Amino acid sequence: MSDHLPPSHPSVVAPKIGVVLLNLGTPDATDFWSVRRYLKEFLSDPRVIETPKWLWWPILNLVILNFRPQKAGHAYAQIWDKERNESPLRVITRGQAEALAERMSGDGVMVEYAMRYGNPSTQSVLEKMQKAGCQKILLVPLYPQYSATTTATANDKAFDALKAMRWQPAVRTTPAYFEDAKYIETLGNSIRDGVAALDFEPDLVITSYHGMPVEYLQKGDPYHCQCHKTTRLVREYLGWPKEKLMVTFQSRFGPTEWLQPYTDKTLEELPGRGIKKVAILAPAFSADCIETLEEIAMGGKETFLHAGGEKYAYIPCLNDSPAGMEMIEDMVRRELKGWL
Ligand SMILES: C=CC1=C(C)c2cc3[nH]c(cc4nc(cc5[nH]c(cc1n2)c(C)c5CCC(=O)O)C(CCC(=O)O)=C4C)c(C)c3C=C
Ligand SMILES: [Fe+2]
Ligand SMILES: [Fe+2]
Repeated sequence: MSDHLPPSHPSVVAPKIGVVLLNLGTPDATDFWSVRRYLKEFLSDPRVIETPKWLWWPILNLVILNFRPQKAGHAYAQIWDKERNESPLRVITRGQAEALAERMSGDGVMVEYAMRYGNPSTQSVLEKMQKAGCQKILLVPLYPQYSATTTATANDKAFDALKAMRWQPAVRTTPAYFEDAKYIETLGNSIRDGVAALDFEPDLVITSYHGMPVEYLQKGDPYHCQCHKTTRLVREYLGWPKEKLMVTFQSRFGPTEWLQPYTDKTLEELPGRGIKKVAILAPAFSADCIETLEEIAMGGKETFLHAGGEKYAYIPCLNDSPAGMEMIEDMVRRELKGWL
């Protein structure tokens, strides 16, 4: 330390640039209390549930949190990564952060991942980065299509953490990448290669997006339009006819109307319309998770075959595949321009 500094002066760290991959979050274990803790944090977020607090509090605490953790815990147990004893969402998101760190190792950038709900918490990760000397931080919500229920709340959580910092880093957020040429190309290639690897020719390929209440669309959330645009651009990239690639919405929650057509109802109806062979993928998810592995790959297959379907295949998310990581690296480098 130089001689003009008082003895009590805090240590000075060399300035760095940080990149944080933000994802939704997942329980730490599949038992009732671990799943309950996660669901309580998730479903108490007013960006996700817009029902007034006085009405929602008793529904959540007296009904949902008494029953849903057991059902969801059972579903998580079916897809759990037993080798690492972790949820696939966390294993894959960490894999993405490690792969990006490796790709950017020559640039002196610190790469971490954080969750909106659960661990590692956004606050703990931002504090760690600030202490490590990150004076400039890029937040990367890993949601291709923007929604207040995902992108906005991930950023909110980060800004909440920054609020408490005396020495606050400069911060940028990456925009949604639903129409980014590299994303469309990467998604299109994964569909083309996924279909080519099947032992059947699908009559239809379904792009199944996570749903949301219709009311959120009516209030101005652009998610619905961005999902449709992603599918249209991918179809154009592949040069496929309109009938070959369909949009549906999955993971309905609660009694209100959600975006339609619903994935499960569609899978029930298709065989009756002569569509007996389908491939399905979930482009709103950057990493496979309970909603893709348990609901779509497993549950969707059961629904479709039970309704008279003959062949069903799930095409995985881009995850930490080399092509998926190249796309994320491209986006991060573009958004770091002027800093790197
Ligand atoms: C209650 C409303 C919900 C809205 C709106 C919503 C939007 C939304 N979610 C994702 C991505 C993910 N959701 C995941 C799980 C999950 N989602 C909800 C509810 C809403 N999501 C619940 C209750 C759950 C928990 C599981 C369950 O009990 O069914 C996950 C996976 C987490 C994991 O641990 O694997 C992701 C990812 C998007 C993109 C989205 C956008 C509209
Ligand atoms: Fe969700
Ligand atoms: Fe729309």
